[in-house]
Amino acid sequence: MEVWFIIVVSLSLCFLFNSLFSLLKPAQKLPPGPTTIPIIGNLLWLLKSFSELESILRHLRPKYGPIITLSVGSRPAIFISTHSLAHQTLIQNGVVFADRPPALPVSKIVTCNQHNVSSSFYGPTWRLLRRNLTSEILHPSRIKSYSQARKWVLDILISRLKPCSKTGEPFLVKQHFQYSMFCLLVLMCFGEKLEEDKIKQVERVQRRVLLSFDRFNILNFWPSLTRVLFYKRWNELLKVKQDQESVLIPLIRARKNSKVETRSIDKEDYNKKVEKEEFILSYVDTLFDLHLPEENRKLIESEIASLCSEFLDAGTDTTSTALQWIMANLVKYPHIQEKLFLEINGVVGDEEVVKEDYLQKMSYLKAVILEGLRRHPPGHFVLPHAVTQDTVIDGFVVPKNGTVNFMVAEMGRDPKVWEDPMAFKPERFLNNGDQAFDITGSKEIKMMPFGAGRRICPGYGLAMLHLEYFVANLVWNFKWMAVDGDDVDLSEKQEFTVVMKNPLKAHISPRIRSDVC
Ligand code: HEM
Repeated sequence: MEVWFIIVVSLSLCFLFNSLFSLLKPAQKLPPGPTTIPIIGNLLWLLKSFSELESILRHLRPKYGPIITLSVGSRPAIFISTHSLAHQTLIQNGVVFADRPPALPVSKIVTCNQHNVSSSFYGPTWRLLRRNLTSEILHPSRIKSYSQARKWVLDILISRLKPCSKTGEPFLVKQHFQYSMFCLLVLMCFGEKLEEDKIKQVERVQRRVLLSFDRFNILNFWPSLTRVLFYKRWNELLKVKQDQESVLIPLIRARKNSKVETRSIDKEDYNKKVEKEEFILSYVDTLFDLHLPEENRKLIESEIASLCSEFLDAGTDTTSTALQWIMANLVKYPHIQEKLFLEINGVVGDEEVVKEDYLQKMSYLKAVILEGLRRHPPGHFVLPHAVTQDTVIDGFVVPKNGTVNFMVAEMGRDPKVWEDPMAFKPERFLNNGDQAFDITGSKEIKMMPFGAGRRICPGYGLAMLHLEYFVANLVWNFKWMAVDGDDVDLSEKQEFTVVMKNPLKAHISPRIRSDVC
């Protein structure tokens, strides 16, 4: 009883101060939106998941237009649902819209006080961390140097699927895709081909953090209060973080030691090792010597762990989700799968593997991947943005204390831009003449599965390569078929990404390539 009394009194005081404060401020015309009952309404919005918000916003759009404000928690949350406004903000006013809001308490713990690329404010720390990732790991020449790693993972994936193709039994594809992407990203992150049980351990702790965000959401509201009311859940959050570090930090230490050893061999031997691919430059190697400009210090271990965790999550869940959606459509529409197979056959001939060099000759493959990302973007929203200063867009003020959110799935399915938008038609990406589709949206945004502007996903080139390489090899090796009597269900469910509500079940048979006419 006493606790509830404290809550009511504190909430009322907060509301009172807020109202007084807004009376003192000059009038601002925020983008329109539904009126909210103060405090209770703000709290209720805060408890809604992104997928609930998405369907509410879809219904509000005819009434309020393409830019809407909801009073979520203590900040106005602005939602943008059209391509032209996305371009106007993220590209034309790119610098102003490149900031991130202050992290909510749970994210603050997970990201070590916003010391990673995706959560850090637009400033020197973000610039350092992002430049390190893009120039050291995601640069095209470095990406090329990981081709042996991709082949290693492809062999793992194919060897896991071969028994299923022999029995012809239907199986769930999801865990095979997820595990394969983990093998690859763990190798790129720590530079070692770890044993299966070690990789699975990393996968387990990472997925636990990802999937528990919803459960910990309530802790974001008034931490000093929820620390008392939900102390067990706070402890659970700290334990999840601790378990994650207890798996990642030993890998970081082991790598640090082996890096010291490698460095101590003479330069010629070192170069030979790199040439023979006995030594792979890994993401963690690039973090040990980074110097934070604002704090004038190196990264501490838990910050390195948080950056590794971000790298693993960003590169595994998104890509394996996209892979599953694309394969689901190839199972659902066998004529598209056959057209793709014929394209691959025309390039690869009788070789066993679709090598990376062949991918650029396959325009239909690229169209299939783009159509998958348009129709089923793994994230229906980009990460929340913030503006560096109050800004006027479309006649409305976007305030510095707000968040700005972009409705990615709505844009990819907008009938004004895409004909028959809910259909899966890769051909729509083939009609551009010689011009490749610009996924970065720099001239015009038609869809933005990787975001756009300064905060665009730095991994989009790597992600496209992973999707093209694995889809091509999966279709080249096996014929993918729906389970008898089952229609592939494309319903969605929000997890960390938007996944298949009923995960894809398929059966596969080995390709008999001599059948190709
Ligand atoms: C299909 C795969 C992927 C999709 C759909 C995807 C999508 C996205 C989206 C929508 C954002 C937010 C952009 C914004 O806030 O405006 C993002 C950010 C980010 N992604 Fe990806 N991503 C993918 C793969 C990857 C990969 C492979 C990596 C690296 C290994 C990566 C690393 C990052 C990072 C570090 C950020 C934060 C960027 C920043 O705030 O500056 N992503 N991604």
